[in-house]
Amino acid sequence: MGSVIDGAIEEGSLTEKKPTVVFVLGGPGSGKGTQCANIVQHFGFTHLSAGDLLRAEIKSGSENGTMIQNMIKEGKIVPSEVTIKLLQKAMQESGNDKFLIDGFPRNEENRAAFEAVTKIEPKFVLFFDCSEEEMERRLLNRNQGREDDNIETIRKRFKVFLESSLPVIEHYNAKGKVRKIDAGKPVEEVFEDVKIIFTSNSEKATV
Ligand SMILES: Nc1ncnc2c1ncn2[C@@H]1O[C@H](COP(=O)(O)OP(=O)(O)OP(=O)(O)O)[C@@H](O)[C@H]1O
Ligand SMILES: Nc1ccn([C@@H]2O[C@H](COP(=O)(O)O)[C@@H](O)[C@H]2O)c(=O)n1
Ligand SMILES: [Mg+2]
Repeated sequence: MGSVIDGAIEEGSLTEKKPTVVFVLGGPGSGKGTQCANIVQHFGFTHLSAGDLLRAEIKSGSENGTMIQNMIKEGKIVPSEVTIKLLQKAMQESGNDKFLIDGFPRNEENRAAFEAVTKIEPKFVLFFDCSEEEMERRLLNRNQGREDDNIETIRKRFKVFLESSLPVIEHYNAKGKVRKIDAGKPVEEVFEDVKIIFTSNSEKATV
């Protein structure tokens, strides 16, 4: 698997299967992380949250730490090069070949760079659709000590989602890859809908 994730095909590995990737997208607080935890338990995927990887990078004392911290505080999107390197490393270290990539790609730059570097196309894109009002309520009640769970940053994150992330969802929708979920319902009900998609993902859903 290593050779494919690196974006290079080593001699003798031409028949090697590319990893299965599902992108998990949706606005801040739509429940991506919550549902990914359920999917991992039922369907054997490895969950990679781009946001979690970036937060771990800050904690590790990396030279990019201050830049990442400032971007997260402002709700801005970290340059793709940084995030993709973290994702590639986590994929290689996981030993799995099925990944839920949560919160990525967040903009067109993320999307194009990931495709160019890894040559991986997502199997499908899970899109958690939720109202801003509900997402705001959830984020303000999350209580996980996240620096970006304050009303000023939340508003910035909503704007970035509308302006930069929704076009990525539209890109995949045009390719018939988006599986849209009503994420405004209680956690268990959302997961019932998620299960249907993972059990039979041949259904085509549109935004
Ligand atoms: N369906 C739901 N109904 C009510 N609360 C929910 C639901 N799903 C998640 N939550 C709660 O909302 C908060 C945000 O959920 P979660 O962290 O999964 O969202 P997220 O999409 O990963 O957000 P972010 O993009 O900020 O990482 C958490 O406190 C979680 O427990
Ligand atoms: N592809 C990404 C994903 C996230 N970020 C930054 O992290 C913040 C938190 O992300 P969550 O998915 O945990 O909500 C996000 O607001 C961005 O600042 C990023 O830059 N690129
Ligand atoms: Mg999350």
